[in-house]
Amino acid sequence: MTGTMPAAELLRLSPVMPVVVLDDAARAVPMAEALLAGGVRVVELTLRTPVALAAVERVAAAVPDIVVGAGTVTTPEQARRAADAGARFLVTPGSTDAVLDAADATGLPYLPGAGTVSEAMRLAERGRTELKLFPAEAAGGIAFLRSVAGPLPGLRFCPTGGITAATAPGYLALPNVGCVGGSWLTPRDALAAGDFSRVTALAKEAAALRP
Ligand SMILES: O=C[C@H](O)COP(=O)(O)O
Ligand SMILES: CC(=O)C(=O)O
Repeated sequence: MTGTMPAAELLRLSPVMPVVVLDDAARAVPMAEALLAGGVRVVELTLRTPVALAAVERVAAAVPDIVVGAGTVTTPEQARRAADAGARFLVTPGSTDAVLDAADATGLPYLPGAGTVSEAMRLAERGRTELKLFPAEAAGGIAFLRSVAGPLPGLRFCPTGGITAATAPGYLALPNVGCVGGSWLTPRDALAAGDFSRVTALAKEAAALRP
């Protein structure tokens, strides 16, 4: 799978977008293969650790069948470097003009973060209709998304932050939710222990979540 895709397509790749914090770049490729083996075709590697960009580069080169993106993009420089590393999409937890301008300049699809109605409206003014709702549970969760579906019918969300395997189906049943993001598919202890069969098992459950 190569080439860019519209942001709307990103939301259709998997009911759950795995949000990954990696401490060791050597775990990146087996982790991505484990997700794919479970039927999950997308992964967001967060730029929260020093190895994150190297991990993006490895997955982009070695596991082309998974769509690898960079998350926690909070500076223009990170947007540029993620694109250079081979990220196929970007995710930002919140949205500043500088980060959005840099994300636009990469030409990559991206999910800009919004946590309020006004932030979502500002992003819509920039032509962004696929958004990350972050931090989803703290920002109002399912009740928030239900409330904004009426006034902002053109927006679709990937809520992330505090969502679990148990609460994901309730989000996925909403008309304005394309997928949810979550870290539970790639537990940090499983990655550290090299327990990739656990990642595959969690990915299988997640891939089956679409109602
Ligand atoms: O910062 C939080 C991540 O984006 C999602 O993590 P979580 O699924 O553990 O809330
Ligand atoms: C919240 C999220 O997914 C991010 O840090 O980009």
